[in-house]
Amino acid sequence: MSANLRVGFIGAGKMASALAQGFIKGQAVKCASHVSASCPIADKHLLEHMKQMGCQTFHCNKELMDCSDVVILAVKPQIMPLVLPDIKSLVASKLMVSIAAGVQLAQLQADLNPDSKIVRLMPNTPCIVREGVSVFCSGPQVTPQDNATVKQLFGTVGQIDEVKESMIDAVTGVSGSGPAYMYLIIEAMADGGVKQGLPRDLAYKLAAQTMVGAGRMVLDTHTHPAVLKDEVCSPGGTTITALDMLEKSGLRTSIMQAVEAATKRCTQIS
Ligand SMILES: NC(=O)C1=CN([C@@H]2O[C@H](COP(=O)(O)OP(=O)(O)OC[C@H]3O[C@@H](n4cnc5c(N)ncnc54)[C@H](O)[C@@H]3O)[C@@H](O)[C@H]2O)C=CC1
Ligand SMILES: O=C(O)[C@@H]1CCC=N1
Repeated sequence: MSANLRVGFIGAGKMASALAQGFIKGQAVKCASHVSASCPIADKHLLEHMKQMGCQTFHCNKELMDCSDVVILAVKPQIMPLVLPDIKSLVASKLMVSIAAGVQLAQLQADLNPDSKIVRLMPNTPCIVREGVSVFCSGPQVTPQDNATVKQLFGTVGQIDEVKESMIDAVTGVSGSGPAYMYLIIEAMADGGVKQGLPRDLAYKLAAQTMVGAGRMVLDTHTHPAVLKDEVCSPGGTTITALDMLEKSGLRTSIMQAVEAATKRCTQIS
């Protein structure tokens, strides 16, 4: 990856801002001014935040293209057909990375040029704290060197894997949307703690760090989650009593169905 790599975001919303912050903190770019973002004037408040971070900002997507080597398409999927025709003539030497849920490589390639270099990538918002996880697949014009650039760039904000495009909708259902499921569980655990008399701050800290710790155990010990779960359950103890309640309320099925619903929605978008 070039030391002078310039990254531009078309769209300056939640995911663009998360990635921009992660790239700057992770020194994926030489300085904040090597990151730029564009969005319509009606959303100029979103660019203020980018400006405060030291990024360049534009209301014209074409101007942003001029000062970017890697261009990240970070608009809503429904907006993509409005944005692509406008920048089509400028993509020649750029590496285009779409993070839009459900928008397929073939569609992007058709709306840009058959010879443009396009990557479809699915990140998640924890990229902001460099604990994200992303997957990507590349179009036919993308070179091994471009793939290496994508891996290095997104590797500074978390884990990154190359996958077949057919997997990306399901990945969206697991890790793209997944942080929201986890926040719901953290909130519910903390509410449970507050109901039992804990101060709210402490309850959030306990719930969130328990989730971080459990995730780290799965990743670092390579132990099956069921084995790790068994290690917490003392016979006749508190945990097995709680798990009995979670099984009766159908937590596993609910979560599986949530992933399925998100995956189906992603497929519908495409
Ligand atoms: N929010 C998330 O957790 C994740 C989002 N994504 C994908 O990232 C993309 C953006 O999502 P969010 O950041 O959540 O949305 P958002 O609504 O926060 O941001 C969208 C941005 O697009 C801008 N925009 C609208 N029309 C435009 C135009 N013609 N030219 C340039 N910019 C324009 C808006 O001003 C806004 O800054 C979506 O395609 C979504 O599927 C992917 C993974 C996770
Ligand atoms: O909710 C959405 O559609 C986007 C894609 C993955 C996370 N947020």
